[in-house]
Amino acid sequence: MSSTRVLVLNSGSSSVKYQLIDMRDGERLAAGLVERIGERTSRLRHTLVAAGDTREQEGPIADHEAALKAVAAELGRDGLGLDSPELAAIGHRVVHGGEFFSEPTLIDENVLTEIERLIPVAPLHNPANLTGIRTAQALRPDLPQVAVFDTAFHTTMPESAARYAIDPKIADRYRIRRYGFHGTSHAYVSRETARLLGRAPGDVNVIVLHLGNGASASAVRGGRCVDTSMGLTPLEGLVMGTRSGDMDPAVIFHLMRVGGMSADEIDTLLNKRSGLFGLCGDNDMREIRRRVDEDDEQAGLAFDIYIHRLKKYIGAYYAVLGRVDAVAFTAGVGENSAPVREAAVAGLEGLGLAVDGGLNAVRGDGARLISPAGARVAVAVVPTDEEMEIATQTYALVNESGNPDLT
Ligand SMILES: Nc1ncnc2c1ncn2[C@@H]1O[C@H](COP(=O)(O)OP(=O)(O)O)[C@@H](O)[C@H]1O
Ligand SMILES: CC(=O)OP(=O)(O)O
Ligand SMILES: [Mg+2]
Repeated sequence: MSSTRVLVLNSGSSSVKYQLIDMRDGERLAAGLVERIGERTSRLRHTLVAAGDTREQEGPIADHEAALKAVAAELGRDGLGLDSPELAAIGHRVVHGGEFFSEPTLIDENVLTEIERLIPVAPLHNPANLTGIRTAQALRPDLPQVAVFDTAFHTTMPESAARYAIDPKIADRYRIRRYGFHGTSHAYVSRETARLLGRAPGDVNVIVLHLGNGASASAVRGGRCVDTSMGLTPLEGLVMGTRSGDMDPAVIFHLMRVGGMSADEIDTLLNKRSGLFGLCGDNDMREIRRRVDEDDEQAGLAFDIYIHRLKKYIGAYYAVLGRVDAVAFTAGVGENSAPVREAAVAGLEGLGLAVDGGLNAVRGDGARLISPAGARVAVAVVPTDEEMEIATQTYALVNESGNPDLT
């Protein structure tokens, strides 16, 4: 039997998203999400796509290993289990690939060791990614497993954007540089934006705003990333759900010296208890907007800080690119929050940027323009699809490496 299916696992800090895709035609067979892993209220939502049949279960799922086993069991109930001979490979999102991995990579022990070594610079993500890989390997030891790295798309950044202004000897010794993340999404969305404009990716300059729980911006010139807002770790840049983004690094020394906090306490503060959540107690943009509409001052200030930072990055990347053809909004907030999109470009008419209120308010599934007809710069909503991109790269790699099963 020919093996043409790819299972994609996107293990986040407290969630696992997955999709089973048939690569002959890109058909999604199954998709799902395990949320709130490690809490008592974990939830697994599994959809058998063609039948439109969704099953949900609630109850504690202790860790990522248990989550993946629960996913495997759900797939098995639909006859799509990991034991299926039609499965060609498993593709894993791996957040930090350091400076070594600029391409999708077949996973072996050396690759696992390197991903493990990068845990200190992706403490929320790489451990979950590793558990996902090891659990999948235990379930199907014979199957190729491929790592697709968030950092890969950003390896084209020039040194002027990738380096911090510190002593290069120290930077090199500790491998301190700006790696950038969400690269699979920035790559996919910049390409889809070019397609929406009816132009070749090589001819188009795009600012991509990936606004999910984690959030990052990138400047993409002719299909290549030239700058991005996340750095050594996914903490730098935009205001996020629970992360502070940019800050004077001296805040950390101040908290140590004057606040008596340890490095670990500050790490937790800035990664898990800051951003929108730290500012107003909510990290979900829907809830924040509801509170803003009720004139809640704390939520209003959190929203304003979020938008102010976003606007600064749009301006910065406009300057980096020199000529901008499109600004693309993507991920949970970017795809769904019309108020965020409207506020982010408000007042930027001088840069040729504007949003048409009517178009912006329309809810839709596909990529769409929201700028007024004839605008100098296109503003677009472009849904990301990290899972499809990971599946495509995974399948291409296992085919290239001549897996005899794939005929
Ligand atoms: N309808 C909506 N309106 C505004 N924000 C939304 C909506 N739906 C989802 N979001 C936001 O999207 C975020 C999740 O985005 P997502 O890209 O799935 O993030 P992640 O991959 O980091 O989990 C939520 O925290 C929420 O703030
Ligand atoms: C790198 C990163 O921030 O990922 P996520 O948005 O999934 O947390
Ligand atoms: Mg995401």
